[in-house]
Amino acid sequence: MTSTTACCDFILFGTLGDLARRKLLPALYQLEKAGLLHATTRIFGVARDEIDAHTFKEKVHASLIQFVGKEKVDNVVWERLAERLHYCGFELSQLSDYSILSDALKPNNERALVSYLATPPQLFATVCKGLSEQQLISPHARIVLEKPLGHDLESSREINQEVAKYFDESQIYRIDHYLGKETVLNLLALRFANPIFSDQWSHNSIDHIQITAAEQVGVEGRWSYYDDAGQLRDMVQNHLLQVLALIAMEPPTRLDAESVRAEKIKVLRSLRPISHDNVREDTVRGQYGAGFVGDKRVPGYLEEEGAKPASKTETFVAIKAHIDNWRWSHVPFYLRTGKRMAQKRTEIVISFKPQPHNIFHETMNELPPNRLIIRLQPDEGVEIQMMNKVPGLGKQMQLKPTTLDLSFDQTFENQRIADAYERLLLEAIQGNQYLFVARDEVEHAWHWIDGIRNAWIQTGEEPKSYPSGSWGPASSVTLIAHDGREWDDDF
Ligand SMILES: NC(=O)C1=CN([C@@H]2O[C@H](COP(=O)(O)OP(=O)(O)OC[C@H]3O[C@@H](n4cnc5c(N)ncnc54)[C@H](OP(=O)(O)O)[C@@H]3O)[C@@H](O)[C@H]2O)C=CC1
Ligand SMILES: O=C1O[C@H](COP(=O)(O)O)[C@@H](O)[C@H](O)[C@H]1O
Repeated sequence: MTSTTACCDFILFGTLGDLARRKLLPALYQLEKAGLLHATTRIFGVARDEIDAHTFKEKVHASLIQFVGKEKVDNVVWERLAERLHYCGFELSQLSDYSILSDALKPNNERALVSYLATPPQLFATVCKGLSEQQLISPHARIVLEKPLGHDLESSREINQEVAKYFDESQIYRIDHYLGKETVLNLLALRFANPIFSDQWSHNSIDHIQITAAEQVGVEGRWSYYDDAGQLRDMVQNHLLQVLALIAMEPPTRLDAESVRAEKIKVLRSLRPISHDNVREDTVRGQYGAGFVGDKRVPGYLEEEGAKPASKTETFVAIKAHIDNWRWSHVPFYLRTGKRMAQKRTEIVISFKPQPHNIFHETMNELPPNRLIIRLQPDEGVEIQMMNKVPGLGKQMQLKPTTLDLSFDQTFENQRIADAYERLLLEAIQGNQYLFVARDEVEHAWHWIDGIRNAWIQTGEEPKSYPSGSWGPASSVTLIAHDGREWDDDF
């Protein structure tokens, strides 16, 4: 077995919570399995329960069985991982209790310390202070922050300012799990390793771009968090804007944090503001009602467990966005995301401009445009829709739209697609920041999102109901149809 990462002590704050159990502990297991944890790396779980190390290990094992799969948890790998596990139970808001952690870490507190905060963000400042008072923040310490990083620009600034009192920006790793998805990373490969695309990637050749993140799930017992957030803050502010930034950015000089982030920030700064003047034409808010997802009957948002009867929170958003720069002049980006939609599907559709002149008009009035479809999930892959001649000896050329389909499953047979959190944990442990979000990115994104929210408030724009299992409110179809285009729902 080779250990390819630097040795560190990894502290998982909130180690018994939902995120840790479902995603982070399974990710650590997969890194162990792949031999990617340094032989001497230790993992410290922190939560409130006063349990001993043995009980903690039993709980971690139970989570792996539940979320990795019983038959997939290899005992040898588990034994190796269990050797690394330690537990510290204390109340995170009690600064004096951080000595428990410091005592447990000694005498190895000279090593890089990676602290992952899978806790409510209200605790971020206290955890930083607790670490600082115990002198656990050396220049090579890192801190990984989970979302949500605020609910608007002001609250996000407060969190960032608090954390910045203790950690330099180069030590702060803000998670957006979309940046860890293989297919999102493949966007970089597709754009910057293929001249066939890089040369066409602008208003000269592209007519418009669609980004869809459709989910079948509802709020899944997260009402109290979700009702304060809504789909605009929960999905657009972070994931959709990060994807948009990667699609739209100029080629970075290098594949490092400084270069990639600098280009993404330019895109986020160039987003045309949406205000009360254009919010009605350029956005749609929706809220799911009861309906069927597949053949399962599901309740409406207002009938979910814990729901407040008159909530006006949106569970669906469609936006027509513009990037006011040279490359993307007059190229609309249509964004759409919602819960309880017809399918789970995240994809990007790049629609190219039509040919300037149709020499096949005798057999085909209009040539459909080429489209590049990047399927982020499920069924990850890349598709190119293009015209071909139908084989045959007929007098006239018969053309047919055909698809060149590069499904990852088939192209990279037997290659396991790693979960986003595996990639992100690995990069944080290795000290690579390029897949994490810089403070300026978060703040520019919030600035744009706050503009939309304020415009909704000023115009009294309320969410329109849509049945669960559909593609959102009818007005989202109108939003794009108004420009003579349609959503790519042709799955
Ligand atoms: N769940 C998810 O899928 C996602 C969650 N997030 C974010 O990650 C964070 C954690 O979420 P989630 O795991 O769902 O939350 P949970 O409530 O399930 O877990 C929170 C964890 O933090 C610990 N904790 C909370 N308060 C204290 C405290 N005062 N002292 C010590 N430990 C404390 C809890 O310890 P104990 O068990 O002892 O109470 C628990 O281990 C949240 O900010 C959430 O928004 C982000 C993306 C997805
Ligand atoms: O961050 C979040 O993302 C999920 C969707 O993630 P995906 O990887 O399944 O596309 C979303 O359901 C959740 O509400 C949001 O907080």
